[in-house]
Amino acid sequence: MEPKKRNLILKLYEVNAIKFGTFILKSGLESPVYLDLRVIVSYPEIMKEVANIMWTKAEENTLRYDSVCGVPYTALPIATCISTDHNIPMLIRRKETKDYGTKKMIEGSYKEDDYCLIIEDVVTSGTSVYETAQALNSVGVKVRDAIVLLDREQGGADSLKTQDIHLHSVCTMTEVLTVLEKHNKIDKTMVEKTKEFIYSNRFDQTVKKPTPQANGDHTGKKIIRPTWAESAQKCKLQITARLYNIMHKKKTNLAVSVDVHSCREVKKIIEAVGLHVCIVKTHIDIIEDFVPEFTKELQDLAEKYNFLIFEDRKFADIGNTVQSQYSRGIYKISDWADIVNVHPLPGKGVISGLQQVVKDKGLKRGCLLVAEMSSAGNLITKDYTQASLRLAEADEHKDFVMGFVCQSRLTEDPSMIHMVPGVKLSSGGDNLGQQYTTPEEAVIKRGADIIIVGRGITEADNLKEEAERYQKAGYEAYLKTVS
Ligand SMILES: O=c1ccn([C@@H]2O[C@H](COP(=O)(O)O)[C@@H](O)[C@H]2O)c(=O)[nH]1
Repeated sequence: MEPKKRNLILKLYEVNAIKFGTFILKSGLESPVYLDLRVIVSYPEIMKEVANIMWTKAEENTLRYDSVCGVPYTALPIATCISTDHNIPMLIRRKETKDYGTKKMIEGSYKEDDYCLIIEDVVTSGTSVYETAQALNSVGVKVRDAIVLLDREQGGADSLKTQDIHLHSVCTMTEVLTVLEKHNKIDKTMVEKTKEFIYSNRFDQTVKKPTPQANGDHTGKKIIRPTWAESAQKCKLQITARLYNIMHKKKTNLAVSVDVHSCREVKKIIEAVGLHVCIVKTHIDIIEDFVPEFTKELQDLAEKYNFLIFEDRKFADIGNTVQSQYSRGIYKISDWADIVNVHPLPGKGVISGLQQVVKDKGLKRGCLLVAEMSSAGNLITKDYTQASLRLAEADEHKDFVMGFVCQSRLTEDPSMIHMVPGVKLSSGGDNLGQQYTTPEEAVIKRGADIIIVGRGITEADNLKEEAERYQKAGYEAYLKTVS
């Protein structure tokens, strides 16, 4: 190994940018290694060396680009050094759009079809690099290459390759371990433990692609999904197959959210939109004149119009408590709701608790995990979303978990339905942080199987006509994803 690289690894270790021990990652996983390249801002000499070695990597590979862009935030100063040292224009990606002024995702000057080189400090799954590439692509700037200081070898490079982004890494985790062991900074046991952790926590293909797009990714490559009829055959859960069959039969991927406050209003909406939806989503606890008999009326309407009932209860407590919340009290949700959802925050107990109720009562029910939210400033991180995906895919939950409430596609497994809320024909938001996307964008860009529409329909003058408009928009978008 080149002395420059070896010395840099040792220096990063000395300043605690690479640490060994027991660390709880954001995802909840316990890791023997922790990389925190943020500290290098306090060591200008190391910062310079990092920028230089990354720049050399780009030179060696004769990469061609018009600008550089650091993945926010740790790689921003590295990109700045490269930009000023070598006189290369820089672009900045905003992680959150401003709600005033120009609302630009990318700051700086660029021309359509410019090429930008992405600079990143550490790559794990490749998600951050990909998201930066997407933001650049959205303003017409192309991305072919990314330079990373340290590849954790957990699948990021392969994942990015599937998106036609070539990852050039200065060093790998294996090289880091070799150097540190050779210089007696860590012992063989730690090397083995770290390798084992890295190996057993590789992101598979589905996790690696953070937001594959339904009918075309950022390179224009088309992803074709199975039709609803095909998915009904392929999926594992009976409730999921039932849903796909309803969607296929009624030609709709529309779920209506009946967020109104009286039984009469709920029924009025359902009578108007029932033919056009595959799901009616309730918040049963906001109905002021609720009586237990109302749930029977809901079920009768579900049968009359052939839709499933989704109670958006978002259980989020320990297993023992959610069992009671699901099956007891005045609502007795398990008796009438085909689908419920949970915040996976408490861990697998929240799912197992509900699943136990379903098993004991011999019911055919489905559960969605809230893996992402539509509200501005929500605290869900990418790691949380990926941990939710892993929970959903766990063997022990395969008889109950049917997918996600989310904002992007998490897997191509047809057994996992993606329901996207925050959908309106005119995008924008409300004054309490709700953020809307259009049906077309939800299905095509975000990979929604189901679009969830609330006020877009319930506040319309003509409920039926509006539901028809959403049904048509959702269905036409779906057709583009299957051909
Ligand atoms: O991230 C989330 C999760 C759930 N919702 C629910 O969807 C509807 C949206 O209503 P709109 O009137 O279309 O805004 C509502 O019941 C939310 O509780 C969500 O919006 N975002």
